Amino acid sequence: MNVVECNDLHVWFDLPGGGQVHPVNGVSFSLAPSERYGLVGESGCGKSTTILALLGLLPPTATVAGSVSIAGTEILAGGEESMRGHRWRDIAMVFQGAMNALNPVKTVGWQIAEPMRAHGIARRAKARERARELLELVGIPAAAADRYPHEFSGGMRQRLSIAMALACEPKVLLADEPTTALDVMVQAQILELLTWLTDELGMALVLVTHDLPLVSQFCHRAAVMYAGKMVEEGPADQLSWESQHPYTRLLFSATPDLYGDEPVVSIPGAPPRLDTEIVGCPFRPRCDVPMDRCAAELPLLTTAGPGHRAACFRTESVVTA
Ligand SMILES: Nc1ncnc2c1ncn2[C@@H]1O[C@H](COP(=O)(O)OP(=O)(O)OP(=O)(O)O)[C@@H](O)[C@H]1O
Repeated sequence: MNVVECNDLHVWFDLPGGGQVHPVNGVSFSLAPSERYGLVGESGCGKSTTILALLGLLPPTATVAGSVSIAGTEILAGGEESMRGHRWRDIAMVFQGAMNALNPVKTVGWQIAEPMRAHGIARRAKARERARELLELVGIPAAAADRYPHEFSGGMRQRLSIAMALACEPKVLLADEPTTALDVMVQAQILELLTWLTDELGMALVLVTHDLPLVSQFCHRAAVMYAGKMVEEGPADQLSWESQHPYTRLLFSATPDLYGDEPVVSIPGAPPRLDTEIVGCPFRPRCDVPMDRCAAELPLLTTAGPGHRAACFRTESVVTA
């Protein structure tokens, strides 16, 4: 059974001056146990809003619609009270700036133990003991449980926030740019840790990142978002070599490679505003191969190969030809 089923997720924010902004428009995906799933796309395309919606952590100006089930249990329908029972227990998150997720005036051991106490999983002594085990699990000596966040380096703090997220043994871990602020060696260590956790503990992982090469190497599957929609989804390594959507192809062309074999090409123009209705394909104004029908019709995600979907009329015509 899939551990996550997200169907037709929508998020919109009411704006203070009236009007709304719609950063997530009908996102659907599923995750198998142990699966590492990448979510990529330009700034502002709705990646973070999508995963914050899964965790019920959006501000009160947000409205969330759609369905999200974790191991067969719907988590959105019951509102905040029911979400509180699932957050950290079934679905947890590692944030980009680990320091923001840690309380500077509490010891790290206390902070790792807190979700276990809050969810009634373990009482004080047992929770403290488990916190020490979790520290060891993420590569930090158990004795560090009595220290405060400022006593740790950036990479260590990111490990601490992973230990916190693991406290209740969630089925799904969401990670928003978990390695962006870290040097390459520490980044590699954190990725190794996340690989081990997914492979060995069976947790599914959603990784939000701008780092496309990382997604190709680290994730099993990935989705590309544009203007609040998924425009392509498939095996992560195929997205770079066999892109089916012009946006995916251009996004990879805009990514420098280590050997400098290919020139870096930026995508002209900017993503559309999300506070006005978009008619037709949202990528059409920037597309290098637009078709007439793209101006009026919205291409839907359709099969572009085994386990591969793309929302482009060109793909549709090749597949159905
Ligand atoms: N609280 C909010 N109120 C109004 N609009 C918001 C709010 N939070 C996010 N948005 C809007 O939602 C859109 C998507 O933002 P989001 O942070 O999800 O994008 P992203 O793809 O994660 O970008 P980045 O890669 O820069 O983190 C943006 O246009 C942003 O302005």
